[in-house]
Amino acid sequence: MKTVKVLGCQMMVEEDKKMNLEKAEEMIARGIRKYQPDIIILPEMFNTPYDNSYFPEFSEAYGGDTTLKIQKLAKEQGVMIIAGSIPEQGEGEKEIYNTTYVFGSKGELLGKHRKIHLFDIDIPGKITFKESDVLSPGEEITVLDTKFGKIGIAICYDVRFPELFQIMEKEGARLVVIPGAFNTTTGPAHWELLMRSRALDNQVYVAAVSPARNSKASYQAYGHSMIVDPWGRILDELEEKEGFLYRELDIDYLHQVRGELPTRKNRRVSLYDTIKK
Ligand SMILES: NC(=O)CC(=O)C(=O)O
Repeated sequence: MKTVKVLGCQMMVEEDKKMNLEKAEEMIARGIRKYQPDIIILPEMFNTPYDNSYFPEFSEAYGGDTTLKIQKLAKEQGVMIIAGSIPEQGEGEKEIYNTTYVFGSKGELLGKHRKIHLFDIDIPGKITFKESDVLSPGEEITVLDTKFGKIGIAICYDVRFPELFQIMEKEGARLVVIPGAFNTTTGPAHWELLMRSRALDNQVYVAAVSPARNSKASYQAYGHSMIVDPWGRILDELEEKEGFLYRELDIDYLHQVRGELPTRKNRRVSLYDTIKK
């Protein structure tokens, strides 16, 4: 596949799960009519407010309302859907993960990614959030082999860990999808910088999709969903409001960048034994 059409839905997330699923369905249908994308991406925690106090109640095991709905939509609409993330009920009684499910265009489950790095932040007077109070961390790196090529998945805070992206690139990822919900403190400071850095470091496409900012919510999402190319250039970006992010990605261009500026080949990995296990 030489090009792939990617659509992100920067949707408003409310306190009502049913409304959130209806919103996702409505934006998916509208986005398909307007753009005929190959891949649709939803935001991090798209069925629940991004707030620890909601995660247990809104959590579901695979086969719950959210995955059933998205799976059905993927099949009916014949489109691959990277379903942002939801609080997933794990195997243990109190285990909840922040999980992305990915469905192919026949509704088949292609895979899932559980957020590996939990977001614990404490900036006095600005933002305190501790995912690890409620969520459990994923233990696996996710690169899915799809008909559009290999796609890596990372969720939000995962983007701050460059080693993860190097491994995904090494495993063949050409596009990394990042459902993410930065906030109004870290977003302006780091969101663009990180998305562009991960794309440039690894010479991959990055598509990062946030919820829209909801002024009534306890957590103010930054928005600014963006697609970045392997040269580090922003191809499309939203502001904080609801909307669609769209681009057709050219895989030949990725090979061109890698040929012209062969940083991956020029690595001196024998000198980089920096991480002690
Ligand atoms: N919400 C997150 O997981 C991460 C984030 O907001 C940040 O890293 O900043």
